[in-house]
Amino acid sequence: MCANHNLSSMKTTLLVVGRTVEPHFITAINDYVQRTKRYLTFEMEVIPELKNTKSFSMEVQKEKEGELICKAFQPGDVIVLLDEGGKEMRSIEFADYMKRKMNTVNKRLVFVIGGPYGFSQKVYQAAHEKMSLSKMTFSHQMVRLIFVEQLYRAMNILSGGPYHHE
Ligand SMILES: C[S@@+](CC[C@H](N)C(=O)[O-])C[C@H]1O[C@@H](n2cnc3c(N)ncnc32)[C@H](O)[C@@H]1O
Repeated sequence: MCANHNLSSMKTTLLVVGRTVEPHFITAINDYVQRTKRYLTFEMEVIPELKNTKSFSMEVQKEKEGELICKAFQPGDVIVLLDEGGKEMRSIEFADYMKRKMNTVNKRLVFVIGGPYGFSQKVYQAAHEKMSLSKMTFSHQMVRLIFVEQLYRAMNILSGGPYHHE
């Protein structure tokens, strides 16, 4: 059990656009979400996907998704965009980052994954931080699994568990 868990009032949310559609991703994501909940108050919040997107340009879709993303934010949220252009961290550094956040964030720490075309300017303006998982681009569906695995890894590192090997 993570030593900080019971002392922190922080809630961690992963905000995503659209349901996860691939059954093999759903199973793996749910597994890591459940494992992470042993250490952290954590939930995945899904913004329903837009309908009839075929009639939208890429920019219009990004804008519309951006409106919905911003609507999901609450006062006091610390907003971290998952973005290729963000700060890269090693897993051990991400564990340390989560420890600092648990000690300083009273409300929600919200990680956000963009839709298929990324974030609108409005979302970038609302964000406090940007974090990259790699310089490579992942699909908006796959990046969910990569993030929840890294979050579980970070929490396991903090708890002194055996999951991570340097
Ligand atoms: C297919 S990508 C969008 C790519 C888009 N060209 C852009 O500039 O953001 C969909 C979403 O997945 C997430 N994502 C993809 N690759 C990522 C990476 N290497 N690090 C962090 N997040 C990533 C981001 O949230 C992004 O908005």
